[in-house]
Amino acid sequence: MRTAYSVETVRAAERELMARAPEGALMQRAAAGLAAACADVLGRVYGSRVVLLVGSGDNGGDALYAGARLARRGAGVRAVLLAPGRAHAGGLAALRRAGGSVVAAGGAEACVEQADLVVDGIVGIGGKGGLREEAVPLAEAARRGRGVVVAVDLPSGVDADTGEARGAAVRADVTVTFGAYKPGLLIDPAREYAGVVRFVDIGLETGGARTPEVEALQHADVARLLPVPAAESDKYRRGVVGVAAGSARYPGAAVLAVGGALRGGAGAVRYVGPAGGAVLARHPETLVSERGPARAGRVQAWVVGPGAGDDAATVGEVLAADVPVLIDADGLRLAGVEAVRARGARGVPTLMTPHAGEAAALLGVEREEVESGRLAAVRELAGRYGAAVLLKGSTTLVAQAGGGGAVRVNPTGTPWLATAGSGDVLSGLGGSLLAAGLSAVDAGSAAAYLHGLAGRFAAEGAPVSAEDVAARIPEAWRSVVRG
Ligand SMILES: NC(=O)C1=CN([C@@H]2O[C@H](COP(=O)(O)OP(=O)(O)OC[C@H]3O[C@@H](n4cnc5c(N)ncnc54)[C@H](O)[C@@H]3O)[C@@H](O)[C@H]2O)[C@@H](O)CC1
Ligand SMILES: Nc1ncnc2c1ncn2[C@@H]1O[C@H](COP(=O)(O)OP(=O)(O)O)[C@@H](O)[C@H]1O
Ligand SMILES: [K+]
Repeated sequence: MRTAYSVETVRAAERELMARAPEGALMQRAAAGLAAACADVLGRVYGSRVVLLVGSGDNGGDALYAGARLARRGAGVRAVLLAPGRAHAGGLAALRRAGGSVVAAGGAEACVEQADLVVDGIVGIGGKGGLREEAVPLAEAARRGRGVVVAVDLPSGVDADTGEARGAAVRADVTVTFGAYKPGLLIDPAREYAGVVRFVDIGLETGGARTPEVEALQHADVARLLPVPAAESDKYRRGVVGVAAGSARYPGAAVLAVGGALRGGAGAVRYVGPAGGAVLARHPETLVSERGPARAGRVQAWVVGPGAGDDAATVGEVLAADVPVLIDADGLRLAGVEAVRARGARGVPTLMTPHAGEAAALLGVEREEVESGRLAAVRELAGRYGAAVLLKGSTTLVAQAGGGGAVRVNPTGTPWLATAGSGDVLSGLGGSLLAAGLSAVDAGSAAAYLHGLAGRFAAEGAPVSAEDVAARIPEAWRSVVRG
């Protein structure tokens, strides 16, 4: 599991460590890791041109000490001080001793443009809001320039805790982060500014009683969650997933949701709705019922909503069932808050899977607000509905019912998944994992993980259809369980 901690938690861990470590040791560890990463990026340190963008805090101090290390190895290192009177004194002295210099006012932008390496030490976890005015032209010069941009701890201007990028921010090729991942390094839009993230261990202890803000499953975590049939299993013991989806207008959504469900570990898929003919033509193994969800026969979980149009009665019947339910697409609009909350109160899990537009409609805000503040949006929805929520998109997030605790962020996936119907495949897959006995958060995050991998396998740099994604789920599953 990869975990990311809030600034408050990182600060608390730092205080604890600083009380035990010798004065300045943490910054030296950070600077050593940063300098090593810069040397890797440069390939040849000797003779390279390095520019440090230095703010007024310890983030700038890290940059200065790392710059001193590079200067000792023969790099030409120059520092641009954004707040000349307040730059880290020890770091600046070290840089000067090593032969580095400060860029005179006026020449900074040209210097940044011509550098082989630009180190962004403007601001770290102490940052508030986007870049300040005086730093914006430097960030732009770094972007225009030919050099590689390495951000110290996090790209300056992004929000470490939320992944928001409300103002101007530095676009890094590499971010070297210290002690713990910060949520902003894993969640878009900030994640995009970070480039490749390298972790430097400075001895912080973030485990134990400290709850991560965000966590990302890795292959081994997903492998532990996925159901494996035992020798004694039969199709009913493996779980039956019911899919109530599709309409005369959108039969394809039913076909795709069933396609996802068939590959998700349940022993059987029961389909209810007006698209039975289309479903059977494509997936003859489906158990198709002519009756509504309440009389369709036993299932261990339901998927409701993809392509469902305005069929509120079906959604209502499914929500009344005392088995886990995954609500997607039209179902989200048709499911009342009270009906969903009542399920939580009965102790029956619900997983809602909106994309940003659907989440915005449920929250009564603009889509852009959800996309720019994904973590807050997913927590808010999970709180309002008392249900687990999986917010789809460029970084899919899964919050547990109520919205508290660690939010899961999905590390797999590809923008090629933004294709019509791929969400229907995800809902079927997630429902199947619910039927197989996973909790709502585990089912959602394992489904997103497999779906993202399947999308990557299917795409390999070319457009894909939702059916292609469904067809590659078994390969994704195998790759996860084989490690
Ligand atoms: N505390 C520790 O033990 C360690 C801290 N380290 C470094 O220290 C950093 C945190 O240092 P600080 O707490 O001094 O904070 P920062 O260096 O992140 O920033 C604080 C300074 O930046 C200014 N500032 C705030 N928002 C700004 C904005 N949007 N644009 C421009 N300037 C802005 C503030 O006025 C303040 O002077 C970490 O990110 C990390 O790089 C590392 O050296 C590892 C050890
Ligand atoms: N930019 C993106 N990067 C990665 N994945 C994306 C991106 N945009 C969408 N996706 C994924 O593609 C799928 C699309 O689902 P959805 O929006 O419900 O489409 P549909 O309703 O057409 O099936 C989701 O799994 C979502 O997470
Ligand atoms: K920075």
